[in-house]
Amino acid sequence: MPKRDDYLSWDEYFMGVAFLSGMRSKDPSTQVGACIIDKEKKIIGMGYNGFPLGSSDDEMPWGKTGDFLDTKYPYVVHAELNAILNSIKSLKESTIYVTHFPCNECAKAIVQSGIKKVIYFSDKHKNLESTVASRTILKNAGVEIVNLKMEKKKIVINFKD
Ligand SMILES: Nc1ccn([C@H]2C[C@H](O)[C@@H](COP(=O)(O)O)O2)c(=O)n1
Ligand SMILES: [Zn+2]
Repeated sequence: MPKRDDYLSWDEYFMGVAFLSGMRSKDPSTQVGACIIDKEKKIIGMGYNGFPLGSSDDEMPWGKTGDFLDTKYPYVVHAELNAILNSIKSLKESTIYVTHFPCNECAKAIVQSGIKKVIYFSDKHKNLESTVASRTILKNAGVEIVNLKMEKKKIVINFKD
């Protein structure tokens, strides 16, 4: 019998893991996930956007407008930073799969941690100045940037059978 031919490619697999991780996010507007792999294609870090330890998902604000201190922005830890902080070994020469293009703050952490390749899916925030700065930071450090185009339109997980 021949092998299956509809199995996930490595890119689909790791981006799928990043999306699955993002599904843990409590952010009602934007769920971001990240998955870091080493050169041997082993997962060494995962994360999603959420409040820091000790800050309650139910008590802290998830809003986007109004007084800065009453929005999520000063408090939320981005998916990429969480994946870096959750990593189980050195990130030198590693690759990060991320559902959304990293912001400038995450770009700094990506560069400083030794990640050499960023594979992203969505450029939702591409017009933000922080995204423009992020591209500069990553390019200056020689980090490869790839916009992943998924051939599969969806990945289905069926818990029924
Ligand atoms: N690369 C990114 C970009 C954004 N985030 C997080 C930060 C917020 O929780 C949310 C963005 O909120 P929006 O302004 O779209 O309502 O996504 C991230 O973790 N990583
Ligand atoms: Zn960020």
